Amino acid sequence: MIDTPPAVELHVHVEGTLEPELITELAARNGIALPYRDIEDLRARYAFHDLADFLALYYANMAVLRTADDFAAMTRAYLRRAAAGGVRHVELFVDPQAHLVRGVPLAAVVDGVAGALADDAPGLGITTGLIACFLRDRPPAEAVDVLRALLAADAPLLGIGLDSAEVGHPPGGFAEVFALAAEAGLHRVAHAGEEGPAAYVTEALDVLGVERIDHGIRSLDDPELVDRLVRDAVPLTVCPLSNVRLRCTPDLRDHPLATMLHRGLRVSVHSDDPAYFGGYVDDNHRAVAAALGLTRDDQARLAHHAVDAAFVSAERAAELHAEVDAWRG
Ligand SMILES: Nc1ncnc2[nH]cnc12
Ligand SMILES: [Zn+2]
Repeated sequence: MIDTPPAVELHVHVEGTLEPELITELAARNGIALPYRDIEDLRARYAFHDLADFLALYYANMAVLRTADDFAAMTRAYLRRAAAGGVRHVELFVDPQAHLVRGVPLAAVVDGVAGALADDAPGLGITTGLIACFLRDRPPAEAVDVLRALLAADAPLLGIGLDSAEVGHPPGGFAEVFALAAEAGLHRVAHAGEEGPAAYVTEALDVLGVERIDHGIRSLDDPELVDRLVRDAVPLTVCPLSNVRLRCTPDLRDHPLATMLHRGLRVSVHSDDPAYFGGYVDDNHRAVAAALGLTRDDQARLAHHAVDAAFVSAERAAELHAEVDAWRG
């Protein structure tokens, strides 16, 4: 049995799973000249000052993704690595606008990612869902247009999310696209309180009606918000290695996860952009358990929280809870 609990991965950006080796391979396949000497030179750039610094490289590296096959290759590679790390269910984020603005057709993105999920995940014993995230540093009207296009194309979506540069882009501006998603019966999540203030978490709940908050670590700055999140059992998908790499937290030993858990918040552990931040969900579990001295019971609680936060049937949730209990022993 592996040393981390069976995982429900609710916060992973598929483009953030693009490993340097695959970037190089896809660049060669598509005849794209990369501005790096080699993989080591690329890796040397993975020292980030903040979210904006990371996002610049994250978006630049997407240049190698051109065809549905490229998106499928990235997704398949992720699924294989996820399975090896004990992932049993994943709700995968994708950023359609990041590709549309480069002239890549929506169908290439959706067919590639969703096709690989449908073809490969069952054989690996992983259940999946796809969440299209909108970029909060682009116009809200564009998000509405893209969601309409996704709905018109019958894209197999579980839900929508909101990501990209947070500070200066409060969630409230995206009320229309979230209302449209609700009408279409889609689940709704949003990044909030990663670099931005606790007030953005409150706004995402009140104005967008989100069912989960991605990150949410800055919630601790507002005790009334914490009381509300505890009372309403609002899930917070926390990504510890990401927070350290993006300098939202100075050191893993200072990470607020343990405080959040012991305060009664429904926190769970995830990877965000594992190819960039030094690890997948199992690596995140292992690292926080060591740095924060978490017990096996604490780790099982985190894993149960992830199951509770997943958009799955009661039957699937029961199976996933049972797997966590079996791991805890
Ligand atoms: N950590 C992060 N925060 C906001 N947007 C993102 N897109 C990919 N990773 C992200
Ligand atoms: Zn994220």
